[in-house]
Amino acid sequence: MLREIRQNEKISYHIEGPFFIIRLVKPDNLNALEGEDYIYLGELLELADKNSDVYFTILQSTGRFFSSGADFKGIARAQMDDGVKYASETSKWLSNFVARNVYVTDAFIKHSKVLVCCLNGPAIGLSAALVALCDIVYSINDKVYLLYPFANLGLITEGGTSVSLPLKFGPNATYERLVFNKPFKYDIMCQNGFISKNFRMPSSDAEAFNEEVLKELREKVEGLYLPSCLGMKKLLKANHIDSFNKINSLEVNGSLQYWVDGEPLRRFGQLSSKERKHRL
Ligand SMILES: CC/C=C/CC(=O)SCCNC(=O)CCNC(=O)[C@H](O)C(C)(C)COP(=O)(O)OP(=O)(O)OC[C@H]1O[C@@H](n2cnc3c(N)ncnc32)[C@H](O)[C@@H]1OP(=O)(O)O
Repeated sequence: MLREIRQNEKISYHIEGPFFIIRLVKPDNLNALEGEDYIYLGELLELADKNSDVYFTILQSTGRFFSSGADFKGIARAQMDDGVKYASETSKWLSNFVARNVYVTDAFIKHSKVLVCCLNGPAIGLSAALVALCDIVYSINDKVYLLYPFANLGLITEGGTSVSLPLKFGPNATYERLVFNKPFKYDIMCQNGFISKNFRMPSSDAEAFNEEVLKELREKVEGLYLPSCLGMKKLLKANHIDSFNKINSLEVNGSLQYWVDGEPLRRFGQLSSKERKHRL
């Protein structure tokens, strides 16, 4: 018996045949997500995992961005939250960063269903890290990019990116982009087979793009023995699962000191007041 799950105003989900469809529905802030939203994403993945009728978990979004990553307003709120008394800065960031981050990353790493991402636009930060943990990625057009602005925000790699990015794009291409805070643009995503298909649709047509991907997927799965798909995912994942599990712990514990020292908070504040921008 599947348990009930709470609703979230930024993320919706529904089940259609073998597809568990998760959609980010807050386009006005470019689908930025707060800590609780990332936890909700993890909970939805668990729900999909437990449903034996589901074989594919599909991530969709709305508007011009897939997701602009961690919500800087939410991060500022976590800092100012006088209602909660933490014993120390370490205790505060264990709660506000480490626990949430490790949980959602783990939910993606261990997910047993085939993870499909419909990239309707750019993805940034932790959200982009989750995109890199997907098994299949389709793009709306060639304007999509992934940005991991850790060096600009006083952070280090997270969401498994220390493993996923070198694995999918090669170590040197990853160093160049992470160290100098440059995006992974469409060309490198294509060269490395990261994007399976470019649907060549206008950026304003996210809804039509999502529907078109679903239409193709319905056709593609016709006649397949779907347990074979999951059996193969399990084997393909077996190659890297130990590295992902290890890095998830190393990344969050490494990042903790940066949060405690305060540089990310200062830089997120500058982002929020538009004193700081990412170079794209
Ligand atoms: C848990 C800790 C983990 C951290 C890991 C991360 O996820 S790090 C990544 C954090 N995200 C970012 O650094 C992206 C910040 N956003 C931007 O740099 C820019 O908005 C953009 C994505 C480059 C897009 O720029 P553009 O000029 O096209 O749009 P606007 O800047 O005008 O944005 C439109 C509105 O959306 C709001 N918004 C965008 N991103 C965020 C965000 N991350 N958090 C909160 N709000 C965001 C922006 O403020 C605009 O809203 P207005 O009300 O219209 O001002």
